[in-house]
Amino acid sequence: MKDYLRIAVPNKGQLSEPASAMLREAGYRQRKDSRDLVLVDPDNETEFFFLRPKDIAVYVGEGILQAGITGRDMTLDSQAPVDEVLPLGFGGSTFRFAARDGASMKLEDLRGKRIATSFDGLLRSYLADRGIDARVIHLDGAVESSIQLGVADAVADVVSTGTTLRQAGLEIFGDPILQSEAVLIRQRDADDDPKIEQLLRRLRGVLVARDYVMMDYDVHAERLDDAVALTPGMEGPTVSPLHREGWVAVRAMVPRRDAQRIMDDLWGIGARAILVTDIYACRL
Ligand SMILES: Nc1ncnc2c1ncn2[C@@H]1O[C@H](COP(=O)(O)OP(=O)(O)OP(=O)(O)O)[C@@H](O)[C@H]1O
Ligand SMILES: O=P(O)(O)OC[C@H]1O[C@H](OP(=O)(O)OP(=O)(O)O)[C@H](O)[C@@H]1O
Ligand SMILES: [Mg+2]
Repeated sequence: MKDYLRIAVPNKGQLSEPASAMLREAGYRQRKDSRDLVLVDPDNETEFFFLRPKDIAVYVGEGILQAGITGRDMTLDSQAPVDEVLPLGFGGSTFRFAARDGASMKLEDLRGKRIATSFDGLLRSYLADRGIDARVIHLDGAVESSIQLGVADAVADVVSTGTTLRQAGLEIFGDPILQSEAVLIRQRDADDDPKIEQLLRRLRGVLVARDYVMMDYDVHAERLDDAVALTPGMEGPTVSPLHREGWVAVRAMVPRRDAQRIMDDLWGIGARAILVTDIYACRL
């Protein structure tokens, strides 16, 4: 496909569904069959390649594909020459040390010990930065079993709810090694590309549509300054005259998570007919 934009998307795992959902929301076609390896979206002149999340930074770093969605942890682990261009707000996790419950380990105690992980690159660079010499044991998955089985003294693993570690009788120690989430990556120092800029505008639009709602209300003109302080909007709210003398209608975007509190506060200053609606899509 000549001049088509080529994008990598996780083919399975925690990021696969939410990544495709976000692209769909941004107006791109996505696969219907989870076994499909490639999907062509001719309307948007874009091809999507469904790849293992851990491999995505490699393809993008080599310049084979122009952008990809994967985890920040996987991107850093690969040490591929890529830049994170947009955090995507899903697939959040932390990367942490854990040891046998009750061991009360500290970072310094790792000197000379065996640490099992699937993220060797990430772990090695963290230890090197802190001058800690330890043996890194590479495992492909189910890292939490390694201590019980006697292969390692500690683990460095992805933690979301912490249930996996707890059920394996392990306890987290030390500061988080990394806060991760799904990110859009590009090859480091890649040239500007209008198609990528369009993809970024669309994805930013999805993030805003998810995080913000539109709020409309009527308020007495005398209280307008107080109302605007509560709903400053992006570049100032839209204020229109109302037929009812002395009143104005106000429209502004507000963070979704604050919507109920703002409605209470607006009510408190006498605003009425307060309506909240979803934003379907946007370009700011
Ligand atoms: N609860 C979670 N468990 C695991 N990874 C999570 C979780 N939440 C977010 N993530 C993130 O999802 C990304 C992909 O991890 P995932 O475990 O899906 O890949 P994988 O291990 O290669 O695939 P699989 O487990 O299917 O073999 C990582 O960046 C990780 O940080
Ligand atoms: O803190 P929690 O909510 O329990 O989630 C974290 C666990 O989920 C992931 O495992 P996954 O199911 O991807 O299996 P894997 O170890 O084979 O990758 C990750 O590797 C942790 O083990
Ligand atoms: Mg996994």
